[in-house]
Amino acid sequence: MSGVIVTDPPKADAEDVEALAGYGVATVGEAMGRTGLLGPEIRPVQQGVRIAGTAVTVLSWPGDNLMIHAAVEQCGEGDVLVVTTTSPSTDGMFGELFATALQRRGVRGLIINAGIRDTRELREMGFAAWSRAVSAQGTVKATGGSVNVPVAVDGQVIRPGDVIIADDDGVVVVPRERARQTAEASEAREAKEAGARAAFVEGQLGLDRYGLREKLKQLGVTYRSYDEYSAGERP
Ligand SMILES: O=C([O-])CC(=O)C(=O)O
Ligand SMILES: [Mg+2]
Repeated sequence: MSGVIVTDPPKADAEDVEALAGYGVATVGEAMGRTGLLGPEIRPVQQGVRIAGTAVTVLSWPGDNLMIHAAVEQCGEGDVLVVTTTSPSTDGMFGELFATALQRRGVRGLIINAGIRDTRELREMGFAAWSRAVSAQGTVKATGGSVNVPVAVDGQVIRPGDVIIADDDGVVVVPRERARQTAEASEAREAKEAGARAAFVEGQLGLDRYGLREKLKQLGVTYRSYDEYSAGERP
């Protein structure tokens, strides 16, 4: 397989990335109209960590990590490495040696749509990673591929320079042109949730806060006492 290594792609503004870093994946996904989320099979190796950074993308042959080596050179401060394969793979393409090289370059973490290994070491060294699988199965360095081209993971297109946010809930991608507006929408979403939280602490119900009693009525959902229901008075 031939390929291309694209150097110096445009990236989201660092200021916008920092603004997005203040919000969790669920908030950002909601702020984007429930788009941009990678699937739930991509899980964090660690717990309690959130990262935000700009994507450096890798399209690799399955079972082959040659292009990850090529990508390390393209990575710098504030980046997140995003790796996917041309067909599904769970092989352990990435481990603590790669993480050591990336940490040295200021990379914030890894998203890999394949397998990862050395997970204990990754946690110990504080390198944040999300993967589809954990597997000790090693890989070769034999086949071409591409770095910094658009890739698709779980139906989401990720372009180099897009913003990746990842936490315990999963991973979301924000197109670089939408970074600022998404940060603003995330702030509005958090303010709305803060209002709801304060009301719930006071005992208000979602049914009343969101006008859902009317909704239930419209849907034909009725109330019955236990006795009525047991006696067979079913709607
Ligand atoms: O070397 C590899 O092929 C992957 C790995 O385990 C590491 O990066 O430590
Ligand atoms: Mg290793």
